[in-house]
Amino acid sequence: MSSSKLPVLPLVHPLVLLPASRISLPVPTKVGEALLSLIDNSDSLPIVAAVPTSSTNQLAEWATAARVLRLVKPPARNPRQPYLVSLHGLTRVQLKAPLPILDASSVLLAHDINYPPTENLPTREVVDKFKTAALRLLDRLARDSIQQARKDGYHKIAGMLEDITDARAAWMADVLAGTVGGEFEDRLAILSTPDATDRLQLATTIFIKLASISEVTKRISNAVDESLSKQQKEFFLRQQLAAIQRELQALQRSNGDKSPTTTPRSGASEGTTSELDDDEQHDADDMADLKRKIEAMAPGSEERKMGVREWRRLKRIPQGSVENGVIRNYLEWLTSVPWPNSTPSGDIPDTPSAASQKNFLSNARAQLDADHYGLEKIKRRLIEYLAVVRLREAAGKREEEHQRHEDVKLQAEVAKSESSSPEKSLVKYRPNADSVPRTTPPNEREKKAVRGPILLFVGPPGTGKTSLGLSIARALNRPFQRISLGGVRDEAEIRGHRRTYVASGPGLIVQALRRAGRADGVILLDEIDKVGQSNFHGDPGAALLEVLDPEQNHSFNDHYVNVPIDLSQILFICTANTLETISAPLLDRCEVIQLSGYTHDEKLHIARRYLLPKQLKANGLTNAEVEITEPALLRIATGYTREAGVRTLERAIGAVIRWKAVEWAEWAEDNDVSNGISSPSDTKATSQALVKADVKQGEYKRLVEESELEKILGIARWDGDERDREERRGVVYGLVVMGQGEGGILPVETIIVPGQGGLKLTGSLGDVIKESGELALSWVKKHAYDLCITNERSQDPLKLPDPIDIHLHLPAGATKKDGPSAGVAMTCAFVSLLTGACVPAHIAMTGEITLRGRVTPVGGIKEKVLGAHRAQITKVILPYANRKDVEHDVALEIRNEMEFVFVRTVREALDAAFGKGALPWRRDALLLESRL
Ligand SMILES: Nc1ncnc2c1ncn2[C@@H]1O[C@H](COP(=O)(O)OP(=O)(O)OP(=O)(O)O)[C@@H](O)[C@H]1O
Repeated sequence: MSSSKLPVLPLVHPLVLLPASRISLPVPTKVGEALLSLIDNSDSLPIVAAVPTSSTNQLAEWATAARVLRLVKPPARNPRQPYLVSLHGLTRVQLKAPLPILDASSVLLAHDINYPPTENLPTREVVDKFKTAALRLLDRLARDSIQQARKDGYHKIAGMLEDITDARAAWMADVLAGTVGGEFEDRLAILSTPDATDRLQLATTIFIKLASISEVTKRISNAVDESLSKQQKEFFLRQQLAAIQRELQALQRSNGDKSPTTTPRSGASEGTTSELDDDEQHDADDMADLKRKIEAMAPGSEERKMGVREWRRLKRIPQGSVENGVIRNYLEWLTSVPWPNSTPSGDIPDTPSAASQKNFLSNARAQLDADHYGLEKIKRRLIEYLAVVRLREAAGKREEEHQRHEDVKLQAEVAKSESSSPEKSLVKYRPNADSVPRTTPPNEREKKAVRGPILLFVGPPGTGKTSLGLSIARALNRPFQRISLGGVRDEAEIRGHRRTYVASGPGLIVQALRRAGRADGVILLDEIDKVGQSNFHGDPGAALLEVLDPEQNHSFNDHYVNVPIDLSQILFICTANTLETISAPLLDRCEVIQLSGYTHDEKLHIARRYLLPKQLKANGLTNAEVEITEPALLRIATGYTREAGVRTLERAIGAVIRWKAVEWAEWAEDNDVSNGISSPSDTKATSQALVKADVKQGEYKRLVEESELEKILGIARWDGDERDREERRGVVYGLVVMGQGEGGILPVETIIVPGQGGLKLTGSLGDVIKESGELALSWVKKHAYDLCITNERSQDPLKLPDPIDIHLHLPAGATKKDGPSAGVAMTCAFVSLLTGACVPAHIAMTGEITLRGRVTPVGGIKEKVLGAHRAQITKVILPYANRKDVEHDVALEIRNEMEFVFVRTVREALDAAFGKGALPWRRDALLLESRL
């Protein structure tokens, strides 16, 4: 082995220069200058030992003696490495002594090196193996290359390889190892192997490895390419982006930790991560949550089977695809339904049933009283209802207890007989295998019995139907949900859309269930009378029927969820303004509770005790700052509202409070009282200030008086309405119940027009009310002689002395009117028209008549009487048979304020309306009647 000295040039990791290869590399100024002086001092091109360095800056033992072909200093180079040197590897050399880590000063110092001995000739077998491996690798690389020049290069080397002699094979191994790349360790190993045979064997192994890696990589990339759709690629890129962002954030955070002077990030995210930041983590959490919820479903149940099936599908479908989103959305809905037998998730506390607690009924009563004034009968009915719920729950528990006892007994018997004679017991118990206790979860049996009747509150708007529902839920300590059915025309709104539908989702019932979070909540179906009729979108009423029918609703089918849902433990409460538009089958399933409206007195109480405190609170004031006097409240109730309920009253009170709130705030600002904001602590000081203020003129006044209302609320809408009512020939006031369930009065107007003895009826009248008109006229014609309208019994009052027509009109012509109860009023109107006698304007009447002159009972008495009272009618004529309705339903104060006349016949009605003796009855008619 010969030796000499060569200047050592360390190569930057991971460069390795192999014999017969060339490289160009940038070098720092010091190295460049050293190389320059080397070139200057030598006659030919200088030779250096190019030594590879490890990642830890250790110099390798083996190096390549390389000729410095070129040294340039290009103008636009990095100032730290301004020189570019080109080297040509000649042969491998070995450093005599291992060199330490080189510093800048030791650059290009000459070191002792050894040249390895001449190589042996490798065997044919080794060469062949090498050639095969190298050819396979070159072929692979040529195929994978995109650039044609590279492909050609690989093909050229392959051609050379085939023609090469055995003696040059080891040299070829160096050439190839320098060309095909590969890892640093592999190239270093080739460099460190001076023996030809060993080097060829090593190269063979490395080339086989490289070819395999290339093949596998290609295969994977092909497979990925094929399977990746555009969206998947997008998702893939997004994931990468998210990862990069995470890294950047971590970097920023660590920078932020180090330098407290870094610019603070805006908003709440400073120093902490926002919930919007880590999408990937939240996504994983959501999936884990979903899985947990599916696992919590009752084993073997339909919902669990569906959940598991969809979960498996979800796992197969790549994330980010549309289908993935659809399935996930479905699973989120499926798992959010409170399935009766699922293990409680812990998100929503499974509060114990209030119905089983002590003093339940008295607490419920207190709750109803606290929320509502009056409504005594309704409250009593609700207490009955709650008592039933409680008893059923108790009965359910007893049954469950009994069942459990039976189960234990049966199991004990089985165990006993098995131990005495196993074969016999088998024979004995096998036929009865079905009777062995089912593994029904205990809560299933318990909850099954909690169902109660379905309540339907019917009444005018603002009478407290919705808030009663809320009170029931509070009394039972169950979650309350309201579903507004007004304007629901499509069955799918109740049942949901099938999943095949684009943007499909569950219906209102499932949505309410999800919000309630419990399978035994209270659901209020509001405005059930406003549900659309059957149409081409299906029949929403039929879907409701399924929801409410106790026979069917244990397996309600929502089209989206597509798993039967048990609604039997839910307490359904419905509200409606009228019963007329509710379909008979639906009505049949409900227990109707009528709310008719409030008297002025009740309204005053409600206003003072409930509405005023509510509005004060809503506007940030207290009683110390605003007070409405009793006359002012009454004026609001009578002059600014005319409704059965209290909603407009509440709005009007709200308007007054808001007005005062502005005044108060301005005054408080000027006088620097608590900056215009009241708080419990300053109430005393404020009150004192207010007392003083009340005294001073032009200051803030906390009392709202009747005289101020016009300034605040404008001109009273119902002012002097009663003065518009006039006592006039042919005009009589009837009592009606309008579409919203609200009672009121309606004038029946009649006039005589020239004609042929006919009757003209206008005012959007239905068939029944038209018939009432004809009936009334026939009765009057029949008794025209008795009433001294005609002089002979055979005369038609509409033909003689002149032929006339009668036109009857009911105002508010755009509103449809129907029903039989206007008979009495119409008769009185005709009699007034034909006799000239007038009915006083403070009288109103209702009642159906027959041809024989009987007055028969009608409905809606309470609403009608309350309406009449609101309209300041003081005398009401009603059918005799409705006497009981007045006694039962009408408040005592109203009964005391009004006169009620109950009539059996039309004759009695006429006497009550016109006054006894006011009509010119013929004497014989009176005698005839008394004989009858
Ligand atoms: N008896 C009452 N005592 C106290 N507040 C009442 C009473 N009746 C009604 N209210 C109040 O009147 C307001 C309107 O009541 P609610 O919304 O229950 O009316 P509703 O009958 O459901 O009307 P709609 O038919 O328009 O839905 C609520 O603020 C309610 O608290």
